Amino acid sequence: MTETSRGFRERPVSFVRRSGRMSEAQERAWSDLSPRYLIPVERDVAATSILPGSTIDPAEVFGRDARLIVEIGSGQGHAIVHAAGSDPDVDFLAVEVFRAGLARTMLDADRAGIDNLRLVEANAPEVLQHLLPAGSVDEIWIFFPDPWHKKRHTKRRLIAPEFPPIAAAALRPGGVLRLATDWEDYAVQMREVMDAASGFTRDFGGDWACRFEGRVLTAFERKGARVGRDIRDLTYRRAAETGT
Ligand SMILES: C[S@@+](CC[C@H](N)C(=O)[O-])C[C@H]1O[C@@H](n2cnc3c(N)ncnc32)[C@H](O)[C@@H]1O
Repeated sequence: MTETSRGFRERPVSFVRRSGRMSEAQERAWSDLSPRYLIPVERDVAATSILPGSTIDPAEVFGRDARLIVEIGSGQGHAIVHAAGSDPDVDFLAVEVFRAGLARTMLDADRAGIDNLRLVEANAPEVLQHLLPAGSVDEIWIFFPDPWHKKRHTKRRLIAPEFPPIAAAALRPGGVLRLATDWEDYAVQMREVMDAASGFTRDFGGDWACRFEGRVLTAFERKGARVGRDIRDLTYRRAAETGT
């Protein structure tokens, strides 16, 4: 039904794995830099799954206690490498299924001498549910998620009613979820889903949040703006009493 070389999931996932060949530099980055940056994970049935119960301790992984920001769908890693370089006191986790993007992220992180960043190659909802301890995440960032704009594909969208409880459980009380998209109908869906989610409150007035100043301009945002789409930001805060 959905991805996989190893097995099938019951629900559609928000990605189709690109076979995209890696360049020689990316292949080298993958083998040389994975030990430093990539968190090894135990799989369930599917190739990008996470085995339930295989939870990590972020303090052990990063070697310290610090705020933790998780970016879902980090792509080439431009936003998270920049953020990690700008904020060395915070720990960052990039979650992505696109291996060439992860390799590029590691290359850039290594070049910038970044130590406060780790990567996971896995389906993001499973990372939030099974890999990270409940209440361990300070912020979740999801910038320009795949829009799945054809009607028959919208069921693949990540920000759907199943997502907020998973995000709420991973976030600490008061933690923040930041979203951005250039697809108007997805922005509206995100707002409807998140407004209706019992674990979250809006962290913006008016129709949309201001552009998140910590977000660097990526190709996806540039392309959306070039073809005249409005870029929509949304910010939600995990209600203090949820799941506690
Ligand atoms: C449109 S790209 C945006 C990349 C990046 N955020 C940016 O703004 O440049 C969306 C990315 O999300 C990744 N992705 C989609 N669903 C995912 C999931 N369930 N788990 C992990 N990564 C996912 C895709 O592989 C893709 O690289």
